[in-house]
Amino acid sequence: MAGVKGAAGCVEELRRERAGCSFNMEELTNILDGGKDITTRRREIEDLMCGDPAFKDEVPTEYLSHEDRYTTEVRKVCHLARKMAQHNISSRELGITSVTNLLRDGNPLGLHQSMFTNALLGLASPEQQRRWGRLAQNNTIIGTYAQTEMGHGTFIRGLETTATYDPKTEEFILHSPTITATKWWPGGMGKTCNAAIVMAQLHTQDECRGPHPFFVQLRDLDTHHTLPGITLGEIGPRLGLNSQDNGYLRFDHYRIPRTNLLMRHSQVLQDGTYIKPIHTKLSYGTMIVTRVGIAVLCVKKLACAVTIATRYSAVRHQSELVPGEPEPQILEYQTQQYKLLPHIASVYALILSARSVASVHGKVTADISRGNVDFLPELHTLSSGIKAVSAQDSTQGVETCRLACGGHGYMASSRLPSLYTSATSCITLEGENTVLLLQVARYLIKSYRAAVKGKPVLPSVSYLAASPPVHHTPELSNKALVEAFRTSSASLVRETEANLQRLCDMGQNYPHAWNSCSVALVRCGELHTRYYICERFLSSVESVAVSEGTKGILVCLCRLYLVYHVTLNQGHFLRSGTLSAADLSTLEEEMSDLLARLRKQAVPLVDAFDIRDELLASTLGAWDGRVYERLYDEALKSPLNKTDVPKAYYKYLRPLIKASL
Ligand SMILES: CCC/C=C/C(=O)SCCNC(=O)CCNC(=O)[C@H](O)C(C)(C)COP(=O)([O-])OP(=O)([O-])OC[C@H]1O[C@@H](n2cnc3c(N)ncnc32)[C@H](O)[C@@H]1OP(=O)([O-])[O-]
Ligand SMILES: Cc1cc2nc3c(=O)[nH]c(=O)nc-3n(C[C@H](O)[C@H](O)[C@H](O)COP(=O)(O)OP(=O)(O)OC[C@H]3O[C@@H](n4cnc5c(N)ncnc54)[C@H](O)[C@@H]3O)c2cc1C
Repeated sequence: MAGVKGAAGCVEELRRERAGCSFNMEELTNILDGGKDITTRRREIEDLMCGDPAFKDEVPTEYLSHEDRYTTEVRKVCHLARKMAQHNISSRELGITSVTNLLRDGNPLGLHQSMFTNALLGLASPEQQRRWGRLAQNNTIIGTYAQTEMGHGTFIRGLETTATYDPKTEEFILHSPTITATKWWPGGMGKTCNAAIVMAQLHTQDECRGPHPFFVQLRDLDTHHTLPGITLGEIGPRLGLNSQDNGYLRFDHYRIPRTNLLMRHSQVLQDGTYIKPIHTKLSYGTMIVTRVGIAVLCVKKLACAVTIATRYSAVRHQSELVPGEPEPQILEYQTQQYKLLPHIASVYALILSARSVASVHGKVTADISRGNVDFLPELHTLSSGIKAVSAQDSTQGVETCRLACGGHGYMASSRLPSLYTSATSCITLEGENTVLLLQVARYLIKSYRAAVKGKPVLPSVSYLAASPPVHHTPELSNKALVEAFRTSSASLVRETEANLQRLCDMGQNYPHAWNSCSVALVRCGELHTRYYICERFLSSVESVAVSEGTKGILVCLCRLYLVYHVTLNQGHFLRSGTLSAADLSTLEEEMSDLLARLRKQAVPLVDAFDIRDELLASTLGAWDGRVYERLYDEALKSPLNKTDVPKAYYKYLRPLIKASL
């Protein structure tokens, strides 16, 4: 039954839910994928991979040792890489699918296929791309992105690894001067990779020029032994992603050719002369593109979680809604609907917004190649904001879905625990969320100050200086709610900037005043990003060309998203005077109606995410709803169930029991 959709074999509850679908499911799937052609290609690739028995796990990964888990996932991902080459599937195409869900707890080649490849594309010169691009593509070189050190992840300027240019030999000498300079965390670096893009402080002509990216071979391409001058290993068990062999790396005066500095944006000439980039942060470009990718990655985890929890909620019966009547599906409880439906809406809101940021990324990259960096700060702000909010909302959403499944949600076989551990990693990696929201705030404050002085600011923040409405809007249309977000965001920025200025006027220096206001500044970053997401969601829904039923459900989801976030953040709206207490009561009443309306479409809505059973890999969320049989079958796989009496009985329990006789 796995992966094959149809009514046959489905439990009655799910059959009934699906029969009531009010929209064209395929249209919704196409919107989420980004177009009909993409859906077709995604399905082709997923069919090809999911049908392959080599991806099946003989034993659930939870029962394997640390090393066996890693070995199993390496086997699967190497098979995947070979199949991709055979069938001409690019890493970009793999990204439109959820095929990496076949890897249950981290992808040892994940960094190779994402950041390493992106760093070569974005930071290497055309000549360097010719040198390494093909080798990376055919997996002769397997790389990672080694930036974070034991001592510094956030503060990149504080990195301690040095790359000192020696003009006599035309080489850089890489060195890790302290224990805290040890590179720590890069995915795949422990045992899988033979190369890395290493971020190190570039020293030339007796001056430090800041962190720069270098291509560094770490292991012999033939024997896979670590090269002399390098110390490498795996950092040990993590909360999740334990098959990703996150690694450590140290250099002892390790020499690499001058031409291994990635030279697209800055160069060091033979004599050691340093040529500056047109913008000092261009070497951070790989992080920008990866942040947009991470935003999408998290939402895909949320889509899996909410599919599992919604189908389960349609199958599960518990308690009495009306005393004496049969136990209802738990989806009938309004509290359950409130746990699930806003997260279904979130999937659409976040996917569509991340796609908007990706298109800004495309434009800004083209600008940069023409020497124009004017829009880089805006891109940095948007990508930081969308990554942070997406990681936070997805993690909270996954956890809510887990709780919505009661005890069974705590089972590893539900897949919800591993969805949580992978989603929550996204809050930290690729720029810790608080830090990224503070970057958004930095841009907001700077833009606000420029705008009030009448200086030009970029389009996404021009609203900050517009005069606030003196009274709240009586209307509560979608457009009015988006405007309420915008006004509240402007108001919060204005208020926070005034506090910042007041502290400075009282004699605090700017960095301390900034720190004193940073809780409010994080809120500014979040509210601005939420406004962006609401605006993007609404404008995408308004402009999409689909059938009436599909439009209707999208409008309803968008409305739920707006109402949910307005009521959740009501303090901002009341404080800024954009909405009144009466408006909020009206919206809360409307929320009840929306939940009741959308409840009827909940199962078809998650079906439209089109996640195959093999990729969902959940006892609770499979298409056919046969939850209890699956739970039971999975329990039988426990190694403890191989014998009736465990070894531990003879070794420990029996002596204890007998001693007390
Ligand atoms: C699959 C994934 C697996 C995981 C992989 C990883 O985790 S890999 C590891 C991932 N690791 C991380 O993600 C580490 C997270 N840390 C960072 O990204 C940065 O170090 C920082 C942004 C926190 C601060 O940086 P800083 O102290 O150097 O900067 P500052 O605060 O002093 O601001 C100076 C100016 O620079 C601007 N600006 C900053 N960044 C960018 C940018 N990318 N572009 C453009 N501009 C940027 C900023 O707006 C400000 O402009 P202003 O106002 O002066 O006009
Ligand atoms: C699963 C996983 C995979 C990873 N993969 C890679 C990889 O492939 N390559 C790589 O290079 N790195 C990788 N990393 C490292 C990751 O990028 C860093 O952990 C991340 O950037 C956070 O840095 P940190 O660990 O130094 O946290 P810290 O910066 O020490 O954060 C600790 C706390 O300090 C706060 N804080 C720090 N600075 C500020 C500030 N300026 N203002 C306010 N609060 C602040 C943070 O908000 C946080 O609460 C990975 C990490 C994880 C968890």
